[in-house]
Amino acid sequence: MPIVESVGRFPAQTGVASQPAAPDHHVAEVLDKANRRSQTYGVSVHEEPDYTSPSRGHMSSAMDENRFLFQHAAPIMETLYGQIANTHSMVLLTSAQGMVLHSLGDNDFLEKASRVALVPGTDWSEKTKGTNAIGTALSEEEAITVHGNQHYMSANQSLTCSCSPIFDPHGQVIGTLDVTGDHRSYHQHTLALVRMSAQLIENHMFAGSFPKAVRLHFHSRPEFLGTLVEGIAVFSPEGRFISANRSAQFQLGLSHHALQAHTFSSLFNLPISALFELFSGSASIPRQLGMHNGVSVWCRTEIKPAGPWSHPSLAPVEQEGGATPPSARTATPTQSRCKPHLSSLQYLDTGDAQIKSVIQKLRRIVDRDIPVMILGETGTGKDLLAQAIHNDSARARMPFVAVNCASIPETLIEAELFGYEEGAFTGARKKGAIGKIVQADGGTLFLDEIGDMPRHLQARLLRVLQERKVSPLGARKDVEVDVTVVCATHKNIREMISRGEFREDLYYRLNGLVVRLPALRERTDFEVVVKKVLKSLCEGEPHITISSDVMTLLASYHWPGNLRQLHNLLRTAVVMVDTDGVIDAEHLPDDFLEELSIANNAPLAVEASVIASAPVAIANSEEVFTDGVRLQDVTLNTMAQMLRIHRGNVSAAAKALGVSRNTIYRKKNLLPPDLLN
Ligand SMILES: Nc1ncnc2c1ncn2[C@@H]1O[C@H](COP(=O)(O)OP(=O)(O)OP(=O)(O)O)[C@@H](O)[C@H]1O
Repeated sequence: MPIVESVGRFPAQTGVASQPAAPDHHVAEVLDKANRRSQTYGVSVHEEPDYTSPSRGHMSSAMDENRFLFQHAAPIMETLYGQIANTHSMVLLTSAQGMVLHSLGDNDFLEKASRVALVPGTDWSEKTKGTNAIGTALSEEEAITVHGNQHYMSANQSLTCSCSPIFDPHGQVIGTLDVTGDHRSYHQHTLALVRMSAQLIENHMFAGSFPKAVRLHFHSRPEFLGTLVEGIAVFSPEGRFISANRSAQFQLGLSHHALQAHTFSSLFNLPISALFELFSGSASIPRQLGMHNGVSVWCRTEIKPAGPWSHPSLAPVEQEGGATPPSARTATPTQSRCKPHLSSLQYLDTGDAQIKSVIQKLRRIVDRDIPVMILGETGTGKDLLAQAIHNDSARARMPFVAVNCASIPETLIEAELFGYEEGAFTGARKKGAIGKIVQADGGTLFLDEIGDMPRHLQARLLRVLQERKVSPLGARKDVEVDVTVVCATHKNIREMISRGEFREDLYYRLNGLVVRLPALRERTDFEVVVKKVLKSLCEGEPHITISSDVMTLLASYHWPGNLRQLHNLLRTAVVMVDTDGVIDAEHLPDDFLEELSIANNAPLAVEASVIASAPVAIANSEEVFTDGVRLQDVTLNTMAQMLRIHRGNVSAAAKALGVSRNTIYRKKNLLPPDLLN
C-alpha cells in the first residue's frame, strides 16, 4: 500500500472552525469517569505543565520499543498532516503509555505546543495530565475528542484534541494517533479523520503480519473488498482463529478477545478445507459466505505462493492475453480484474508502444529487488510509474517513501535520508528523527532527481544499498533496513559521471533496469491520454468532451511540461467549459493559445507581426516564400484555422493571432463566408 494512500475521501478540512456540540450521553460518561480517575491519581487542576525532557537513553529506548508502530504510522501521519496543514494543529503519535514519540505540525502551533509540553518525550497519560484525549483514549480504548475546558488541567484548556487508540495485529493497544490544535480551530470532522487514519495504520500493520496464515478478506458489500473498511481475519491452516482487524471484529460482532475462543468453522459454518473448494479455479473472484450471526458476506482469500496451505487450484488467474502479472499474486479483485488501480502498471498502459515496452520490462523484474532507474523529461510520469511499480509488487502494503533530492536543501538531505540522533547537529530537532530510508523499511524508497544527490552523500547511499544498513547521524548503532530502490532523473547521469559529478559505482548499483519514459509529444496514444486525464478530472461530474479542433490543436503542441502541463491545462478547461460540456479553444487559457500560435506557426508568428504592423501592404502582397507558398495564402489559412477554432468569434481569433479585429475584417471577402459570425 503506498504511503500516499488516499484519505482524500474524508471530508476536507476547510479551515472553518466550529464549536463542538454538547457531548452525548456516552461521551459525557467517559469524561466523567476520566475526571474521577484524574482525581484519584492526584492530578492537580492548576498544575503547571511538565517541561522536563526524558533522558536521551529513555527516549531512544522508547523509540526502539515502538519502531514497528512508528514505521507504519509515520507515512500515514504525513498524509493526515497534509489534510490538516494550516489549521493551527499538529499530529502526534504516542506509545501505549501515552508518551509522545513523534509530532508533525504547523510551525506556529508547534511553538505553542512546546509551551504545553506537547513535544516528543512528554507523557500524556491520565496519570500525569488528567483527562485529555490521549490519556483518556488509552484508558477507555476508544476514540475521543477532548475539547477546551473538558481537559482536566487548566493549562491544557486552550487545546482541542482528537485521539484514537491504535491496536496492533494481536488486538493490543500499541499507541495512539492524535490531532491537537488551538481550541478555536475545532472541526467536527477531525475525530473521523483521526479514527480512519488509525485504522489505516492498523491495516498496514496487519497486512505485513502472519505471513503464513490463511487470510480471509470480507465485507457484506463486494465493492468494499480491498478498501479500508474490509474485514480481515486470519486463521491457522487448521482453522484456529489467530487475529482479526477492527472491521472484522465489528462485522463478526465479537471482540478480539472473544474471537480467541472461535475457529473458522464456528464463525463461517464451514470447515476451513471448504475454502479450498470454494475458491478453486479463481482465488480472486469474491464468493459469498454466511457468518455465525446470520449475516452474509463477500469474501476473497489471499494467495500465498509458498504458504503451508497453498493449493494448486488456487493459482493466480491469468490475465487476458498474457502471462500472469506479478501483481495478481496480491492484487485485490478490483486491481487485477476490473478497473485498474489509478497507480498500477496496467493503468499506465494506454497504447503507446514505448510505454508498453517499459511496462513489460518492469513486470519481468517486479519482486526481484532489482533497482529501477526511470529516465524522462519533467512531467512524463516518473513519480507515477515509481508508485505503480511499488503498488504492483509484493511490497505494496508496506510504505512507499519518496524523497525529492532536488527539493531538499543540500544541507538537510543527509538528515532527511539517514535520520539523526538528538543533538547530532546544530538545529537538529530535539529527540532526533527517523530518516526516510528507515521509514521505507519493508517497502520502496523512491529517490526522485537522483542526479541532485550531493556527491558526498552518494558514498553513504551506496553503503546503504550494499550493506542494507543505515547509520543515522550521531548514532552509535546501525539500523538494518530492507528497501527496494527506484530512482528517477531527467539529467544525463553518464555525462555527470564523466564530469566526476556522479559516482560510477553508485550508478551501477542503481541502474539494475533503466527505463525511459517518452515525452508526451513522442507518444502515439496522445488522444487516449487526453481522454483519460479528462476522465480523471471529471470523476463524479457530468462527462466533458473535447472538440475535434481542440484535440488537433493539442496534438500539434510540443508539451514541454508533458503530462503535468496537460493535466493542468485540462483542469483549467474543465472549469471554464460551458453547459454543453464541450471544451473549445475559448476554454483554453489565453497564454497557452498564444504560445501555441507562436510555436505551431513559427512562420505565421512572423507573419502575424507583419500583419499587425503593415496590414495594407500584406493585403496586397504577392510575396512568395522560398518553398513556393504564397504569404497571403498562409495568412488566410491561419486566420481561417483560428476562426474555426473560435467558432467564428473574431475577437477571440484576433487575440490568439495577436492582431487587431480589423485585420481579420479587412480580409473578410477572402475568407470562407461561413466562418465569420
Ligand atoms: N500516464 C499518466 N496518465 C495520466 N496522468 C499522468 C500520467 N503520468 C503522469 N500523469 C500526471 O502528470 C503529473 C506529473 O506526473 P509525475 O509527477 O509522475 O511526473 P515526473 O516525471 O515525476 O515529474 P518531475 O520530473 O517534474 O518530478 C501528475 O499530475 C500526474 O498525475
